[in-house]
Amino acid sequence: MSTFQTIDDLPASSRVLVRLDLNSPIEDGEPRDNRRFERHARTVRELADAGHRVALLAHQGRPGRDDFTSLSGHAAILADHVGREVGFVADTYGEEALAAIEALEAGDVLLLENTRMCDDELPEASPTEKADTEFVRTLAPRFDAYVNDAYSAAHRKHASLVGFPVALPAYAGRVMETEYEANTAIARKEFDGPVTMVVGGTKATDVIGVMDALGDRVDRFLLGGVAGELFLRAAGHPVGRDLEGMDLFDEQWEATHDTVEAILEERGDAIRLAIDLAYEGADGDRAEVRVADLDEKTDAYLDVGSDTVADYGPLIRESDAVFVKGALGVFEDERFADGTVGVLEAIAETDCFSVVGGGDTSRAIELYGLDEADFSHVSIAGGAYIRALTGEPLPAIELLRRADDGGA
Ligand SMILES: Nc1ncnc2c1ncn2[C@@H]1O[C@H](COP(=O)(O)OP(=O)(O)O)[C@@H](O)[C@H]1O
Ligand SMILES: O=C(OP(=O)(O)O)[C@H](O)COP(=O)(O)O
Repeated sequence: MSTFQTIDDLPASSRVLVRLDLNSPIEDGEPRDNRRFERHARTVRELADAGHRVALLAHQGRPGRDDFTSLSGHAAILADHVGREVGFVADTYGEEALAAIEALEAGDVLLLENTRMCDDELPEASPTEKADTEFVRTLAPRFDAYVNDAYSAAHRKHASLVGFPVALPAYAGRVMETEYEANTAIARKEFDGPVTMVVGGTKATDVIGVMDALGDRVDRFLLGGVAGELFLRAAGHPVGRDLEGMDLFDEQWEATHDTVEAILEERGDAIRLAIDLAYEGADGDRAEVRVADLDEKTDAYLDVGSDTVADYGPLIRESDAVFVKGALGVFEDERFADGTVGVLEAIAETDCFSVVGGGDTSRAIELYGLDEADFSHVSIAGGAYIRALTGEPLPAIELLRRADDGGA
């Protein structure tokens, strides 16, 4: 028997509230298409084809950041993938939203506004507290069932993820089922040879928070991105300067530096740091500097350097398994893609077991013409998949489990 009730178990003609994760890269204020849309489209299409009335919840970005936008642009991209009209209302649980929900006919699909625009969505709290918010108390009675398809956000205790499954009968969507099965199987897999994790990206706090717990599974970590610069800073190098308008370093440094220092002290031999870094030179071209030559914090670094790529390549090639969490640089800009693409190419050339995770990071595969088939699993989850690798439960998933499931 399946771990969850799935959308196959929904009563006919249900009014369903579905949580997706459409959190996407934003360029010039607009969302970019990515595999989150394509994968969630399957769940939405199946629900609409079955004649349910479908309202969708999703978030975009974090308040205060540039990527915190309305979901109006997301509806059109999703509609293309679903092959059906997807309505949008710029409201989540106010009168406009409730009227649009009320007007849904069988097979209709409606996307509600960014959940993080509601005060009740964040911050994290227990499922019962979140179920008791105005957001959940207002919307839940309008629906017969809640479907969670947002595996990649299941590590967050937000109202739309943990409140609704307390208030309504809860079901897993297709992405939730497949990601859960894949990542649970991966977490249990045993490897004979070295297991390597490539750690980068901007969400350093998420990954540093689980590195200790990953210690039994991962033999060595190859660092880059913002996470890598926090490690370099803890090792005494003057790095970690934000690009204008970004606030990636100071808060994350405050939150993680004790942990990073402890990891370097206790597991330093398992940590490989960049030996050179890339930045935008005065002429606008890519320039590189050796970390050992840095004596003051003058530049924002946007990629690991070419010697670092050359250093990481052989370590990947001799690995039995490689897990990628986060990009080694700002690969969306071709000048700073060498680290991320170099690592992905090294993985693709070997027959090691490999997982590439993260909504942003996994985009590098198609942007640089790599073949998804050369990786064992490409997850649309980043933080959630590495948390699953530690064997720790994901709060939103625990609430979907059947009562008679033995905790598989
Ligand atoms: N040094 C850096 N400075 C700023 N951004 C970076 C840096 N290195 C990597 N990135 C960005 O990290 C993003 C991916 O990180 P993150 O959001 O943590 O991962 P994901 O969404 O894939 O889980 C990429 O979009 C890339 O541009
Ligand atoms: O994109 C996400 O996570 P990821 O970057 O770890 O893949 C999820 O939508 C969670 O978003 P959050 O990290 O702002 O809570």
